[in-house]
Formats: sequence, structure tokens, C-alpha cells
Amino acid sequence: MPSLEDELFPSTPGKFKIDRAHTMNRQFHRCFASTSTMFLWALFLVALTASYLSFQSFVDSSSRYFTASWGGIQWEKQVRNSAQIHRSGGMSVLVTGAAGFVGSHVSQALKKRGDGVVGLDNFNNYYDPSLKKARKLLLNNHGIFVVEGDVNDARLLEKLFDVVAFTHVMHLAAQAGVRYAMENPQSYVHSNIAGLVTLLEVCKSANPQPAIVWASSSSVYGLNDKVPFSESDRTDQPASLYAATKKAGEEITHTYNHIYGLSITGLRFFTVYGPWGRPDMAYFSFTRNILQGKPITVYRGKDRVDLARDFTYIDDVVKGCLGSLDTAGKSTGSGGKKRRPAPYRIFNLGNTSPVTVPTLVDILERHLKVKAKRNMVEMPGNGDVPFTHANISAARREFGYKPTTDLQTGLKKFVRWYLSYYGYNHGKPVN
Ligand SMILES: O=C(O)[C@H]1O[C@H](OP(=O)(O)OP(=O)(O)OC[C@H]2O[C@@H](n3ccc(=O)[nH]c3=O)[C@H](O)[C@@H]2O)[C@H](O)[C@@H](O)[C@H]1O
Repeated sequence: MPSLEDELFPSTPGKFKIDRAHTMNRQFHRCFASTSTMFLWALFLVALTASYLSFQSFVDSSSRYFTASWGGIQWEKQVRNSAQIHRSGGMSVLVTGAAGFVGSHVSQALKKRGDGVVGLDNFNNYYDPSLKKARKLLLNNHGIFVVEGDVNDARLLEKLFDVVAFTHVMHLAAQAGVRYAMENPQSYVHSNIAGLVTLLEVCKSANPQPAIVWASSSSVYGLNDKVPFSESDRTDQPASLYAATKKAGEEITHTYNHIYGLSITGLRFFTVYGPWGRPDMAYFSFTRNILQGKPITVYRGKDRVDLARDFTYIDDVVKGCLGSLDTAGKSTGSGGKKRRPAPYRIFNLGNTSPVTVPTLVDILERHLKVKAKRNMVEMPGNGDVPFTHANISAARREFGYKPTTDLQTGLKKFVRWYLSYYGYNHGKPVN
């Protein structure tokens, strides 16, 4: 009986010759069999690699989902719905700091007139986050989706621009507060400089690029004593780190406008106040303390001169924000290059009638019907400036900005909101 080896490799040459065709045929089959095996193996490997990659991306996106609470089909749908435009010629706006004071008001005003709005907020605890959550709920009820995330998160920002081609960004996320900068200087650098640059990087790469309107501050005038403050006045003497980061923001946005063709509008807000305001600001904390029977500290300038602010009511500021968005003009860059110069603008949004801090307290006392326990203290060197006063003619010329609410009227509305939100004594007994 021939062995298998004999069968495959016959020892007799003749036999070899005679069987050549048969052997070749078998070799062909062997060869074919091994090619198809290799093919099957290759197919198997491709399938294995593909399933590994899709598993990896599943693990990736689900871990991102659990750690950063964004991403996924449902999330994208919410973002898209929220960004939907409901008027002809409308815009889709990414509002950063949407759960903040100005951000929540601007978001609602945009949505109300039919623009698409997606909010972004990191809900940090600089002041009571429950107030930010309450604002978020209000926005949700108006059909505005607020994404929980930070402007320093470039991946999140890129994802948002992947999902929606935002026409505008209203950048209001920031570390606010003049005096807190002495306690936590790094938070100002993190939000107002690093966060701003991250946002601008994403905006410059977006296609199409959005137009950007962002919150600068009256504090950039610093020690400037030429009144009223005009946009062309010097802003190279900041009195606080907060002011310095806002001034830096103006320079940084200028470079992105210059190099990449981003349309930029910086708004110098003047001590904005009103319902749903910021608890760290004087009018708000004074109200709380007065109602709780606690003393308030009223700073006074040199030679016992009262400090004064050009307090500006939120509804007026909102009109200024919308006017800025409407007149922003398009960005001109794509693929990291600008095609032609884009608009770069800066406007004061103030009230043009400064009021002293003791007068602010007088008005609050009248509306609250409670006498304040005033503790008059000389202004410590903590970043405060003695007064602010806006010249608003540029904003008036450009988009008809015209504030209509005086401090008396605006505080009345604030107090009404405060009492409805917190109750008469904010949960504490009045002495
Ligand atoms: O326009 C701005 O760009 C800034 O406006 C706001 O800053 P300010 O004008 O400093 O407002 P705010 O703190 O309400 O103090 C008001 C007055 O009360 C005095 N003040 C304050 C606290 C206190 O305990 N006692 C007191 O007398 C104080 O000395 C001051 O004279 C924003 O907070 C800031 O984020 C930024 O947007």
C-alpha cells in the first residue's frame, strides 16, 4: 500500500511524468485551498479588527458619556432641536455661560424671537449653583438645551460645531467679580484667558466660522479718570486682575480677528443688575443682608467721597447684546486663513447716569421697607475703582442702543423677583 508520501511525491520518474497533470491539478487544488484559507483568515482578521475598533469607540464614547455627560445620539438630537431656527433670516447661537445672569436672559430673548439657541455652562460654585440650576430649568421650559461643560473643553466645543453650524457665538462664560480676583487669581486666568483662547481656536477652525460677540467689562477703564468713558479712552491701567484678564481678552480677540478673519464684538458691560442676578454683587448681597437684619459694608473713596457706578438694567443690556449680534457682520476665514478683513468692534453698554452706592442702599431700603445697618468703610485696595460712567454713543449709532430703565425702576423689579424667589426673609428671621 503506497504511503501518503509516495502518493504525493512518487519515486518513479515515469510515474511522475505520467501523473504530472494529476499532481499539478492536485497542487492547484492545494494552492487554491491554501489561498482561500488565507483569504478566510484575512477576512477573519479584518472582522476582528473592525469589531475591536468599534468596541474601542463604544468604550470611548460611553466613558466620555459617563465622565463628561455629553455625547450620544439622544444628546445630539437635543442640541440640534435647540439650535433650530424658527424665523426667516434667524441665527443659531451658541451661548456660553447660559446658566449665568446675562446668559440666561440673552438666551431667552433670542429664543423668543425665533433664533436657535444652545447653551453651555460649567455650573461652577463661584456662587450658589442652585440658582444656576433654576435658570437652566427656566431655559429648558423655553425649549433651550443647556449643555453642562466647560469652555476649556476643546473636544466638547468641536463636537458642538460638528452637530450644529452655529452662525454666532455669544460668549458670556467668565470668572466674574472684581474683588474675588485677590482670593482666587488662577480662576480668572483659567476662564477668561485659557477658556477664551480654547473657544477662539475652535471658532477659527469651524467651517463656516461663526461671528463672536463676547463680554468684556467696564473695569478695563481702570484708573482712567476722563468721563464719560469712551471706547477710545486708555485702558492700559487696570486696577484688578479681573480687569486685566478682560483687557487681555480684548487683545487676544483682536489677534484672532487679524489673523483668522473672525468677526469680533466686545461688549463692555457696566455693573449689570436685575432679576435672576448674581448673588455676589452689591445690590444682591445688600438686599439679602438688609432682609436678614445683618449689617452691610459700604465702601467709601478717598476723602470720604462716595463710590459711584453706572448701574445698567438687564433688559437694556439684553437689547444691546441682540443689537450686537444682529449687526455683527460675517467672519471671513476658512481653513485657518482669512480671505479679507473682518469686523472688529468694541462697545460700551452702560446706562449713562452713575448713581452712588449710598443712594443704591437708599433705594433698596425704600423698596424693602427695611432700614439697612450701614457700616461705612474706606475702600480697601482690592481692585475697586471710584466710579464708572459710560459714553454709549457708539452703540447708539451702530445698533440704536438706548437704555430706558433707571436704577429706581430696575431695583423695584429686582426686589419683586427676589421676594418671589427667596421669600421675604430668605429663610432667616428678620431682627
Ligand atoms: O462693570 C463691570 O465690569 C463689573 O461690574 C460689577 O463689578 P462692580 O461694579 O464692582 O459691582 P459690585 O460688586 O456690585 O459693586 C458695586 C459697588 O458697590 C461697592 N461695594 C461692593 C460690595 C460691598 O460689600 N460694599 C460695597 O460698597 C463696590 O465698591 C462698588 O462701588 C461686576 O461684579 C463685575 O463682574 C463686572 O462685570
